[in-house]
Amino acid sequence: MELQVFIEIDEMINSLAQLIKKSSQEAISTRGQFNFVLSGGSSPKRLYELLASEPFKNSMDWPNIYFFFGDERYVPENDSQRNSLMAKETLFDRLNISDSNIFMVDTTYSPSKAAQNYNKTINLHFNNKPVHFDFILLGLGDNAHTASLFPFTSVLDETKPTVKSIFVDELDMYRITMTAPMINRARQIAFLVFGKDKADAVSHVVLKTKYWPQHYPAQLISPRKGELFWFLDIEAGSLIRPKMENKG
Ligand SMILES: O=C(O)[C@H](O)[C@@H](O)[C@H](O)[C@H](O)COP(=O)(O)O
Repeated sequence: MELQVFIEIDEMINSLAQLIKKSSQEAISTRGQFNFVLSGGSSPKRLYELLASEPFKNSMDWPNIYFFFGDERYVPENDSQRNSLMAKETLFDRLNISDSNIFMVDTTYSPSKAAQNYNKTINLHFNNKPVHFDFILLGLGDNAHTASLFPFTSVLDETKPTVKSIFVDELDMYRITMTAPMINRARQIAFLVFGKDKADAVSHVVLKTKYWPQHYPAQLISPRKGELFWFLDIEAGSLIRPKMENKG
């Protein structure tokens, strides 16, 4: 696990964008494509805007980069809550990404059918071979959820690498989410977390002083063979820095 705490959020975002660029170059040169899973929520907005501007806009091999979503809200495609709409406005439209490079969740079906279909779409993209995304970007909720793996929900018990629908009581809505086993097959996973409201969740997930994934679902994120990165600002990292420094 590589954990970095940044004083300036812009420096953190730029560092993460550089990592994504480097990872995309390696993936494309060795496997011909970069399969990139985007996070939802508000945290990644500035990262997407940076990737869609110089120096990244004209220095990345966008036609060989394929975009997926780690989770999606079960709302219509043009709903302002959609993770795909935020990515469209801040990234895809600005880079003229082809629709054939973007894999969105089709929520015109029932929640369970939408999840099944998305899983089929992913497996088809990987020619029905084991799914190994190159890079998965994740956020973290202040209750330590990630993607739509929310505390005390049945999706946390899923042992298969797949996509599931889940009704989230606290949000009174369905979500479609990749399971932890699917996320953990990725070559690289990066959490992007900032703000003091996340500090407690970060400490529970990073330090795991009390391993209780039902309560702190992001504790389930542990790449099988890949690398795990944490990009934190000084506020989100405030409860772990002293302990990490003591660990040396
Ligand atoms: O669909 C979503 O909302 C996300 O996938 C979710 O897991 C998000 O990353 C966290 O809730 C953090 O959200 P913020 O970045 O808005 O704090």
